[in-house]
Amino acid sequence: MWSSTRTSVSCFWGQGQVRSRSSNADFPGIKERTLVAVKPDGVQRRLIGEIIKRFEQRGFRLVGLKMLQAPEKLLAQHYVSLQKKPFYPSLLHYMTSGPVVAMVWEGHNVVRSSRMLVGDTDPAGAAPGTIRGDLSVHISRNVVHASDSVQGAEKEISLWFQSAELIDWEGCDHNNIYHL
Ligand SMILES: Nc1nc2c(ncn2[C@@H]2O[C@H](COP(=O)(O)OP(=O)(O)OP(=O)(O)O)[C@@H](O)[C@H]2O)c(=O)[nH]1
Ligand SMILES: Nc1ncnc2c1ncn2[C@@H]1O[C@H](COP(=O)(O)OP(=O)(O)O)[C@@H](O)[C@H]1O
Ligand SMILES: [Mg+2]
Repeated sequence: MWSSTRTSVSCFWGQGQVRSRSSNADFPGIKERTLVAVKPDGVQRRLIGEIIKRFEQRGFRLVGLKMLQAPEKLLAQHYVSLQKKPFYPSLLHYMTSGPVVAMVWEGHNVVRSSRMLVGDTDPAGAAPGTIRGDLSVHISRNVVHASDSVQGAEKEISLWFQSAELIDWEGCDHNNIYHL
């Protein structure tokens, strides 16, 4: 029951049906999107479901998902701001050590909220209750990535996903009570 458009995949079975009482004008950030990736250590430790669960439970919508062995060229663009860091070679080695699960999540203030869900870059400083604070111990194996700004998220999403790979949930809002 999916229809493809030129720029995205859209769900049509909700169109014309009852819409949630809030419009996008009420919640300007409702369509904000962010890139989250389960890193190779997270995949190997069977944490994909746990990480997805936390974003789902918070009330964000999944608009894109894929598992891939990330090409070094993609990672070089993704981590361009870290190229001069001493740990950069080991970061690329880590990120290419196995498959990653890349996701795009959507919702109100999703970029900021995701960073809160994920926790501090260094798991030693990540609060209990956060993904890194609960599931990791070392900065070089911190299980998950989340974009750190709206602008950065837009750039990262376009690096990792074609627009046709992303779902347009417009018209399906009746399906969920959380999506503010
Ligand atoms: N080994 C090592 N890895 C680091 C260090 N600093 C950062 N990293 C790794 O590089 C990643 C990217 O660093 P940042 O972008 O500054 O951290 P982040 O934004 O919390 O992490 P991402 O969500 O992966 O971008 C981190 O998540 C770590 O995996 C470091 O000092 N040593
Ligand atoms: N000092 C460090 N030592 C090892 N790895 C690091 C270090 N700083 C960052 N990294 C790695 O680089 C990734 C990206 O860094 P950054 O974007 O600064 O943090 P975050 O992942 O929290 O957004 C981190 O998640 C981590 O995997
Ligand atoms: Mg980062």
